[in-house]
Amino acid sequence: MTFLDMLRAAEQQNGSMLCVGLDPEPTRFPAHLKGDANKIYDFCARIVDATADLAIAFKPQIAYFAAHRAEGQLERLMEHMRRVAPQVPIILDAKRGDIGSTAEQYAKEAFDRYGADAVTLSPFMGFDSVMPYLKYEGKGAFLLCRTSNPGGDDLQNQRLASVDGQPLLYEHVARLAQGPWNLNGQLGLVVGATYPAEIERVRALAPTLPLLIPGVGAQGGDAVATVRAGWKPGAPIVVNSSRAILYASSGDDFQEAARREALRTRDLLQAARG
Ligand SMILES: O=C(O)c1cc(=O)[nH]c(=O)n1[C@@H]1O[C@H](COP(=O)(O)O)[C@@H](O)[C@H]1O
Repeated sequence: MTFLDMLRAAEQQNGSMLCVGLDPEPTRFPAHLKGDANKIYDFCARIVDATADLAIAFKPQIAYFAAHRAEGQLERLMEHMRRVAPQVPIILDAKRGDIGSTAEQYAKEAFDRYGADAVTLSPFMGFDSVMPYLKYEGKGAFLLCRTSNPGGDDLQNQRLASVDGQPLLYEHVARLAQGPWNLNGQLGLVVGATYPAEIERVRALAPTLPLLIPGVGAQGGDAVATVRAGWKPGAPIVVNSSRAILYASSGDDFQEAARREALRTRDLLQAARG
């Protein structure tokens, strides 16, 4: 089964375009876990249990684990997600990008060590930095294209005078990912929910690629505008929310509150399909 097939199946089964982001920050945990980096697994596993039937994907952000020397807890969490939600693909958010020989190690880490179904990558170093990930049959790779942060403008909105039609850099990335770089149909693109007009532009340039769209919830992106701009039958959108779900309550009811917020966001996204 390809990564795209997995996404389509999870979208159907859970009736969802919502990706639950796993960005565990111990200082924001509920009182009985608060400040304890040894409880990262416990916290995340409870969030997974509460949202397993509501998500098109889970997206653990590797820095939140590595910063606390909690890679072992991430490995356990990957196994837990496989066990309780085998239908939900896992995107390891690592935003890697390096020369080919080093990229081979990063790919091994994402797909062999952690067993992720897809990974996020920076395309800045070019195609040879992306290629090692494409050797893993059935796995996916999302290239940063038009990111959700204001500083995304600094490079992504620069015009490329040397390329036909003088596109903006992010438009060029979208064209490459839809076309010559997408050797086996494994690529997708990351576009911020904070920029719906750019989502629409990326969708026009990359009509068949899955789009990972972070920025609803804590970053204030417009969920309805996101769906209207990016959703097309057959080309999934994976709309990520992390903090708004994880920290919906700081009390002992954090699991129920996370579920309520995930359900609310899932339903809002589904309704916007019209
Ligand atoms: O690749 C990403 O996931 C990503 C790309 C982007 O443009 N913006 C962005 O916020 N992200 C990630 O998406 C998550 C957003 O988290 P919340 O703002 O808490 O929903 C974080 O893990 C970010 O690292």
